[in-house]
Amino acid sequence: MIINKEHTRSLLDLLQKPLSVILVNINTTTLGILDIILYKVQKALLQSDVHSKSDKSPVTVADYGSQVLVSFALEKELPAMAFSLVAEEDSGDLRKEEGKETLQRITELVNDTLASDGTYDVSPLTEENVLRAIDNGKSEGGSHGRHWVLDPIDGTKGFVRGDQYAIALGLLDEGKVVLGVLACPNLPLGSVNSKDPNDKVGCLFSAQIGGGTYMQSLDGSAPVKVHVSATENPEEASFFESYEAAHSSHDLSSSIAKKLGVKAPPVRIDSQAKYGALSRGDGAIYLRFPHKGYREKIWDHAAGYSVVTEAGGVVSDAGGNPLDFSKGRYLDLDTGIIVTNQKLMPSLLKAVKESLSENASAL
Ligand SMILES: Nc1ncnc2c1ncn2[C@@H]1O[C@H](COP(=O)(O)OS(=O)(=O)O)[C@@H](OP(=O)(O)O)[C@H]1O
Ligand SMILES: [Mg+2]
Ligand SMILES: [Mg+2]
Ligand SMILES: [Mg+2]
Repeated sequence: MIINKEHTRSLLDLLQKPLSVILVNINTTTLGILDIILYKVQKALLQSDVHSKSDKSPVTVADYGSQVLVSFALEKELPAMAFSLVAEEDSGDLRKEEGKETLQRITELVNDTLASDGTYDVSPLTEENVLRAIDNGKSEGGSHGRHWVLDPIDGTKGFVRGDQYAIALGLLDEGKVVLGVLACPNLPLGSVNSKDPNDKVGCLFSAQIGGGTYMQSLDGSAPVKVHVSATENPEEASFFESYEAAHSSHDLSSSIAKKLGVKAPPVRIDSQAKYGALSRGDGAIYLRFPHKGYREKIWDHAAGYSVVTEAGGVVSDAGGNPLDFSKGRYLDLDTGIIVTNQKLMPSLLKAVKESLSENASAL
């Protein structure tokens, strides 16, 4: 993405400024830089760039690099102001002896990206700067004040596979999501269902509370307002779910879809790109049922939640309760997350309730 210098004015007095100003700057500077680093890294990802975290999930130099750049950009854009960032990655493994090489590689990547982008005229970051930028993301969030919420790469498995992933940044204000920006570098601009390999890819979704949701191409087209599907007929409604069966029970979603009368097969894609695609009506339902014991993190949903609700969608847990982002780094949920439009939600909730009582062992 080419960064337009005119758009890079600083976010002075952020807290006094309307959210729309924050949104413009975060879109064009912060996520713009990221598009460059992630595109390059995904194309040239080495086996040695992918590591396993203590929960066995993958993390790559790009996840860390992305978190460093967003953290760095927020710090630059919010001068003289302590900002709170709740982000997925931490520096623990990079501070160990065996993390040394990875830290070097991240530092190189970040410095190359900052230099080639040119938005910030700074001397190269040291390894210590990089570790500190990652650790800025340690905030616990909560119900008071403002907290940025970042998933530097959501859908890391998709990223490594060469499929869908997203960079997801949200803003909480007094426990409510007020802003969401979702960059999906591999999502076709037309439709997720597009089979044409020549279709342009790279979508940026952005939403602010009360202001609707907009989509633009990652190379800078004018934003267009998007809406969720208005269908009232479940037979016409296709649904999204995780690509990875380990992340969401495909058996349960298939039983729910059958009960509802959904005819189309599931659309399985990684990451919050599902929320983005739903916000422009590519499908009408998103079903997510993690296996027992899994706790959802706020960075896996904050930006997507904002994008889809501002486009007219409704998000709830399986019991019909709204999501509560005010409880810290985790979401407290009654089994799973479901998303659809206002009209379909009552019948979807009914089908979910019935399927859960019939297939309790599916989770
Ligand atoms: N066991 C388990 N159950 C449920 N969810 C899990 C699980 N493990 C991981 N995750 C989280 O899923 C995030 C990826 O999003 P999706 O599940 O929507 O995508 S996909 O499974 O890759 O298709 C993924 O986000 P990233 O780690 O940012 O990629 C994880 O936070
Ligand atoms: Mg992860
Ligand atoms: Mg994630
Ligand atoms: Mg992630």
